This record gives sequence, C-alpha cells and structure tokens, in this order.
Amino acid sequence: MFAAAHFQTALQLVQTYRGEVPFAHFLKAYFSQHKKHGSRDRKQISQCCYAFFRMGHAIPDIPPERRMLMGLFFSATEPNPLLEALSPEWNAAAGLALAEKIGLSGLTPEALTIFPWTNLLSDPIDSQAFSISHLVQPKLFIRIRPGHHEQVIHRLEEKWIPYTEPYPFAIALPNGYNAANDFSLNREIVVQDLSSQKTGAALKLIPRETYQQPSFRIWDACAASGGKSMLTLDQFPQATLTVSDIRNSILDNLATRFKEAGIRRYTRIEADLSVTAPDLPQQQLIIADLPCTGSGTWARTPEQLCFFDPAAIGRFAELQRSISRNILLRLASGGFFLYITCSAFRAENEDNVLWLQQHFPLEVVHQEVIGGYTEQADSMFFSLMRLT
Ligand SMILES: C[S@@+](CC[C@H](N)C(=O)[O-])C[C@H]1O[C@@H](n2cnc3c(N)ncnc32)[C@H](O)[C@@H]1O
Repeated sequence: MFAAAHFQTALQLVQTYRGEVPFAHFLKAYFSQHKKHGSRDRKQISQCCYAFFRMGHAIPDIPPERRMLMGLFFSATEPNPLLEALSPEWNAAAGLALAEKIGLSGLTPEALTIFPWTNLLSDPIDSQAFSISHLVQPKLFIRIRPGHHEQVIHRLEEKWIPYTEPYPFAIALPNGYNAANDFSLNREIVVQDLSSQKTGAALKLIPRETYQQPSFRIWDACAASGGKSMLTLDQFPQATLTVSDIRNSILDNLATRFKEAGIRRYTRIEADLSVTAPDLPQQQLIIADLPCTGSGTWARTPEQLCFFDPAAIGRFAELQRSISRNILLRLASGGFFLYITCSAFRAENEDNVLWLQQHFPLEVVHQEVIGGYTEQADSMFFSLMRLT
C-alpha cells in the first residue's frame, strides 16, 4: 500500500521538476515541506524518482508510470521490497544480468537509447555500454592517504564492511556507507571517485628532474574543494602549491579540507581565468580540471542527462579553451600541463587538445579516456602535455 503511494508521489515529483536545481536539492526542499514522510518513505520515493531519470531518453513515448517501473526493474541489482510490492514478477528477476532483464521487458539493449548523443562521444567509449551504464548507481570510492593503508584496511575488516580495492589505494564501498563514522576524513582518507584517482597516473609521468627542482611550483587552476590538489600533494609533498577558483565559497571548503589534511603551506587566489591569468611566477606543473558538461558523471545525477541541451557542449569547449589559453601563459618552458574533464564528449576532450596543440608548442606525453562506466565510476579524460 505504501509502495503504491510512494510511487504516485514520485510520479508527481518527476513531472513537476524542471531541471533548474539539482534534483537532490529539489527533493530535499519537498521533504522539508512534507514532514509526514519518514525515512523509509523518503528512501522509496527517491528510489522511484531516480529510477525514472535513469531511463534518460529511452522509449520517449511510453507513459511515465511504465518508465518509472522499468527504471526500477533495470536499476535494481537484487530483489527489494519496493519492486516486490509494485511488480512481484519483475522483482523475482531483479538479480538477473541487465541484458536479460532488458530482454524480459520486450526490448533490446540497442533499442534502449538512454544516452542519445553517442556520435559525439570520445573515441574509445563503447557507446552502448556507456548508455546502459546510466541505469546503475555508481559506487562510493575513497582514496587512502599515504601512510594510512594498513590501518584503514584493518578497520574495514574489523567492522565487516564489504569493500574491494580496484586500484592501488582506491577502495570501493557500498552506496550509503558513511565513511565519516569510521575514518578521519581528509586525514586518513579522501572521498574521491575512482576515475578521479586514476588521473593521478599522469603525475607519475612527471620526470624526477622536474619535481626535484628546489622550487617545484604547482598551480591547481580550477581547484574547487581541492580533490586534485590533495592527490597531487600526496605525490609531491615538497611542492609549492597555488590553488585558484572562480568561486571563493568553494575555496573556503578547500581551506577546511586542507586543515583537516594537515596542509598549511599554499597560496589561494580567487580568479575568473577565462578573462585573465593571475600574477604568478612561472609554474612547472599546471593542473586544469576544467568546468565541463559533466557528462561522465550523469549516472550519479541522471536528471542532468534528461535535461541536457547539447548546445552546451560547444559553450563548455570554448570556455575550456579560453581558460587554458590564459593559464598557459604561466607555464614554464619544459613545464607540464595536465588537462582534465569529467566529460565523455570528444569536443571537450581530444578535440580541445588538438586545438591547444595548434596554438601552443605542446606535446602530448600521455592521454587517456578513463571509461569509469565499466566499473560503476565516473568517466573522465586527461591529457598530460609538455610545453616545448
Ligand atoms: C570540475 S571542477 C574542479 C574539481 C576539482 N579539481 C576537484 O578535484 O575536486 C571545476 C571548477 O572550475 C571552476 N571554474 C569554473 N569557471 C571558472 C573560471 N572561469 N575561472 C576559474 N575557475 C572556474 C568551478 O568553480 C569549479 O569549481
């Protein structure tokens, strides 16, 4: 009975939502106005809403009720009480492989065009697997900071928390697990997506003669709350770090995290880098984790997939070029430029690297599309370039 009521509430919510704010904020505002919903109600209503958005642009003509139920079936990894109440037959099949479930619903994976802009994807991405991956919620990942590996693993095992380590120092955990209950955030571990951690592979390619210079200067140009800065300082603790962002408020978050992490020595700058480059000495490494469509992260925020206007791709690509153009003015000759996006679109990735190479003497040291969609993680792109 409750399940049917939650399903109806969720249907109203997804049909009222217009994409102006992240859906999580919209839902939070709704729940704070409707206190009658307890935690189980909120969980089931959210589950229905996200299942609806996970269907993306697939089969546009089906009624919303059917879309939501299909989304619940496809996104379930095991039987659950909500699906049992709504469709016992589908619930019994919830644990099957996704391709089988799609078949049971009378569709084929090819017909399920959840993500329609496949011709715009970066080349190595398997467009069908990428499209389908939006049905499944990504995992929670943490990164273990240097010197804490043994104790973190010990605590996970002591507390019987199921985990895997798909990449050195990267731990995958069940969604909904609150790492703050068991670990000192930012000191022992950092909450950071697997693919974001994998961009650190680029740092390992910086040669010794660069990072052993007495003044090895690093500028994290679009630092936000400092995920890449912390990753970089864990690799190069002696470096002189500058962080910048257009939003001072997010740099306040960075300051809090750095304090927790024990990082005290850095310079902070608020700047709109699409307009100008701040007055800084020449840097040996500049990291630009640029503003982008975020199309590699939509399995976390599937509503964005539903409301996306592809005209934004060109606007972001242009913004990425203007920021890169300005910050490259501060790169020392022989220095390294690490270009990063969490986008799956070629225009924001390989095409922009080609453009940069046409306008600056840059050679690509290593470039990679990180297909996180195969590991329930974000998809990202990085290119490590050297100014010749
Ligand atoms: C993808 S996020 C960076 C994430 C961060 N590096 C991390 O690992 O957590 C991009 C950041 O670029 C910032 N940004 C957007 N436009 C900018 C501009 N014109 N100048 C400087 N920063 C900008 C945004 O405020 C945002 O925090």
